[in-house]
Amino acid sequence: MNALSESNVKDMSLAPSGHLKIDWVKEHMPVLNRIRERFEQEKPFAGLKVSICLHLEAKTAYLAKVIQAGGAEVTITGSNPLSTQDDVAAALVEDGIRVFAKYQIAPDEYKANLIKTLETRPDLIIDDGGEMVTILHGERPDLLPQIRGGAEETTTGIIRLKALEKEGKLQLPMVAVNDAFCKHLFDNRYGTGQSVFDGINRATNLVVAGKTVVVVGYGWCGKGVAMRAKGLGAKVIVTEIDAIKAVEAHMDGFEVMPMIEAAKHGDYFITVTGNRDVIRKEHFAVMKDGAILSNAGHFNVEVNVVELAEASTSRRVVRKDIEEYVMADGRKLYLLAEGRLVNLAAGDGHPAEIMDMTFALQAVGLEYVSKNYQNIGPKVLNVPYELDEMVARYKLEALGIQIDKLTEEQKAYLDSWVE
Ligand SMILES: NC(=O)c1ccc[n+]([C@@H]2O[C@H](COP(=O)([O-])OP(=O)(O)OC[C@H]3O[C@@H](n4cnc5c(N)ncnc54)[C@H](O)[C@@H]3O)[C@@H](O)[C@H]2O)c1
Ligand SMILES: N[C@@H](CCSC[C@H]1O[C@@H](n2cnc3c(=O)[nH]cnc32)[C@H](O)[C@@H]1O)C(=O)O
Repeated sequence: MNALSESNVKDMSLAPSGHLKIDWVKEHMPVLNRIRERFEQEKPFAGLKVSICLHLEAKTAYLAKVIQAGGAEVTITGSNPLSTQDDVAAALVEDGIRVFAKYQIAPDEYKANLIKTLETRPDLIIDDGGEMVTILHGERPDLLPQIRGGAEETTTGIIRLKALEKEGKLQLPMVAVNDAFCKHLFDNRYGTGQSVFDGINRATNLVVAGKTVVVVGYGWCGKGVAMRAKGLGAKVIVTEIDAIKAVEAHMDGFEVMPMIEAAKHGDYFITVTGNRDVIRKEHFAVMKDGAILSNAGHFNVEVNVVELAEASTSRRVVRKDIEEYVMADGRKLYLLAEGRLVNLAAGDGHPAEIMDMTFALQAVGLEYVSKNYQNIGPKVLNVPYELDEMVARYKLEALGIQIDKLTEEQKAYLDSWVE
């Protein structure tokens, strides 16, 4: 493979800055480093091709290099048109990885890149949000047969895989990385909690303390975002459609109300539902002048951007990643990063120490599917608990934290129904 002639990136002269970014995150990903060392010895992916669709930034680039160190020929594309970092993409090409990704590309080119990544005829895939799986099970089933299986990164992707499985149409074993404890407990909660404010604060350069933040959806991501909003000094309102999650938000100390009420109070809105139209025209109609709208859930459909445009009389970009929409009554509403994932489009995504665990799970999950695909068959499977626990153990070791062990008496006590 000739990565340079076969890739499609913005500008190869950006590579030095990309290498620096990758080197920085590598220093903060001890669990993945440990897996890389084993992969270098054992070469679990020798002779195999791996296609990856993930947010193409430095941590993802390092995962791609770890898979390559395991013997694979790696091809990568981005999982969002605004999250690709062109310098990182160029650095990967220099490292011998085929890359089809550019920052801020049109939807057609974005999709063409996904298809090119699959046309390399991979044996294994790493997907984010079911982007590649949708193409494979829709318009390009011809590319399916040689694929052993893969791993899926996020909540929404797993919902889609399970829908395919339920209809009896899923053709591949896919590991649900998001459902591993060491993924959603840390990545969705602490990762999203921190990186959402990284993105919002970089984009706006405005204060959060004293403002009202409306968190839409109190799942794993919503809990993290609400927690960090409170820590920054905001008054936090949560909206939900699930009664249990709503009670949880209430007990955690947040105000809970329907969106039509919350819409009147919010200075910042952050959607993290994985659903569509959770903020729409009736909500825009009652928002305060200057309200800031952002999304950190899957896809740019959580805030109904089409209805926002229809309700406005004019719009313009007022700052990088901020679009101002002027409403008919003169109020101004501000949309961050086109309603796409604000933490990745306006920030650098989750912290390296968090993606360390997520991507360690991706690496060992992919290895597991590669070795066992014939016995697994087409289905959505969990990361085996031993691998999940191993990632936690490696993380504790890297942090220098020790924990207790059960004594024999304690084991017997916990196993018994008599005592
Ligand atoms: N930005 C990131 O880096 C990042 C990280 C992880 C996950 N995600 C994405 O974020 C989304 C949420 O992930 P999660 O793990 O928190 O999922 P989750 O299922 O734990 O939580 C989603 C919550 O949204 C609620 N909800 C659904 N429709 C709603 C509505 N109309 N109004 C209010 N609440 C509603 C659900 O009841 C649920 O509690 C997914 O699309 C996921 O793929 C993004
Ligand atoms: N294609 C979708 C992707 C949703 S991504 C959500 C996933 O991004 C992942 N993520 C968050 N930060 C980073 C990062 O910095 N690098 C790579 N992936 C990240 C995170 O694990 C989460 O499950 C879209 O554009 O809307």
